[in-house]
Amino acid sequence: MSKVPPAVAAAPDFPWGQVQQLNYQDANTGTIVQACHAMIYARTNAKFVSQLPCKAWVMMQMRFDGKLGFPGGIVSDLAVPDATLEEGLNRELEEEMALDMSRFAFNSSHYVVSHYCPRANLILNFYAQEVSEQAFKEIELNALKAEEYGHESLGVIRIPLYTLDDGHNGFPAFLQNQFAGTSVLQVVIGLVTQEIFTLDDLSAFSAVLPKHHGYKRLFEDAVRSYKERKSGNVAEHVEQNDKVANSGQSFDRPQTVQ
Ligand SMILES: O=c1[nH]cnc2c1ncn2[C@H]1C[C@H](O)[C@@H](COP(=O)(O)OP(=O)(O)O)O1
Repeated sequence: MSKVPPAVAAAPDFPWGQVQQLNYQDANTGTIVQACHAMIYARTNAKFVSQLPCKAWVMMQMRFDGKLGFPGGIVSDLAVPDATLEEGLNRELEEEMALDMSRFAFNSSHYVVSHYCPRANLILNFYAQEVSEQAFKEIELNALKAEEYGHESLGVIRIPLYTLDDGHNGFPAFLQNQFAGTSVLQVVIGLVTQEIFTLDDLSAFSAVLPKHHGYKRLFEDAVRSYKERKSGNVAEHVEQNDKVANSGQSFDRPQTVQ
């Protein structure tokens, strides 16, 4: 007798243990399918409900699949084989958010980190750009006019970067949503590398961050290599990058990665 499937399937665990960090060059020249996602943020002195400091407004979006993620998408476009990662990212941001490219185009100076996910045969590249408070509000409003609004993107959101008196509502509750791909890792990498949160600030949320050891290592490596790159003291991660760059992976469509 065949088993009746459950009406609601639980989300499979994200394979944090398999994910590897790549450097920009290897991510940019490989033959593996690439996705780029971007964190747009504004530092602010505004307070939530005139009381709680929020440090910054940070934009994410509700995706078509019910998960939270940063705007962006798959950028390895066989029709435009020589396009850079940033050209691909900008095209995605125009479609998803109607982002004004004359003012907010991303370039390599906004690059933060890349991760390779073997289960999906996909490289996930992450960028961050600071804008003014005024520009942030304009970008939010303009996103409603985007071609993909109501399709790929169901609307932009701000991350609640404060904790209410009960110690749970606010950022801790936000972290318990479901996130696409590596985006929950990118949230914390983005907050720390852009100096919105310190490591001490972040440690307050350890109970609600993913527990997998691979996740913690990826976070620490990303912050370290970002700081080394910004200070001009670039460490080589040759062994790890060569393994992926020479792995002969092909341009097959990636599998969906939860
Ligand atoms: O914000 C994100 N950060 C990291 N990985 C992400 C994020 N959003 C999605 N993903 C993963 C999961 C998906 O399998 C791939 C492709 O992303 P998506 O935005 O859905 O791309 P397309 O719309 O299909 O171009 O990346």
